[in-house]
Amino acid sequence: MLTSFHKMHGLGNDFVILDERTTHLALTPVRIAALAHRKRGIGCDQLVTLRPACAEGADVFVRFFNPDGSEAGACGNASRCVADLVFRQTGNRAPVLQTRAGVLPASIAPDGLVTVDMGQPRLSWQDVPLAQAHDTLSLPLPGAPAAASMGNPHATFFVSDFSGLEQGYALEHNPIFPERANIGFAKIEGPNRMRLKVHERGAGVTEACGSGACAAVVNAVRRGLVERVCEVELDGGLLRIEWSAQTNHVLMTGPATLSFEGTVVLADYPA
Ligand SMILES: N[C@H](CCC[C@H](N)C(=O)O)C(=O)O
Repeated sequence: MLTSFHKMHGLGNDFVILDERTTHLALTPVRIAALAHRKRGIGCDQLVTLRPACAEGADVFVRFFNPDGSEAGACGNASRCVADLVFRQTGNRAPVLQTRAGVLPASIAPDGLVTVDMGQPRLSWQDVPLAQAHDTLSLPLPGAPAAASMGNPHATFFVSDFSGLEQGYALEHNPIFPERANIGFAKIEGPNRMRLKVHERGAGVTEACGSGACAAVVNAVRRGLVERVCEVELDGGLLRIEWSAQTNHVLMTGPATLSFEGTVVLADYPA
């Protein structure tokens, strides 16, 4: 039996999107990892599933899975892609996504750029979560990170170069993060600009990380390093992040791209 999928990306952070709104798909962590495999599967940074929404006012319930099969509560780039997909399918320029991180209103501008309201950052160490109430790590690192969650855990290191990126895997698995963490390395380039690279939990270094960009701006504002509107330059391109002083919500704006549509026989993949 053929199952269709959409292959999309946000600044090179790429996704396989499977639609379960009409047909339940037999997805297990093993099968998700097999589908996400770059050589033996379709290949993606995250696999995304769509189900009927149950939250008031939401158009679709979206879940995000890393290539190791683990589930992520938030995924900014994939959220933009799903919003764009809903717009392509319905003509609705203001789709609302239900996710484990909350209900996220989105909007597609005439120029195609997608804005997602990623909600309020969670800033207590318990929200990340951290095993200890402070940010220090047991590894020799470029200073103590700042921790924030957008519905998924992020630790942001503020650096002058990206040599620390090679420690991303060890940091992701550092015991201070009992649920692991996405590890961001941010180089401040001005009051409204930063350069960011992210080692993503369960995925490794990606070309872009939307929730990581949100967390990095929130963490940088908290440390007085940037203003509340900040351009984040990732390997894959630019995101505009605004942490609203009025609403405390974080708005993320950037592109979403449909690469291709395809079909797959799920039963051909290990369950
Ligand atoms: N690429 C995603 C982040 C995936 C987060 C995932 N790696 C996790 O376990 O939290 C983004 O654009 O926000």
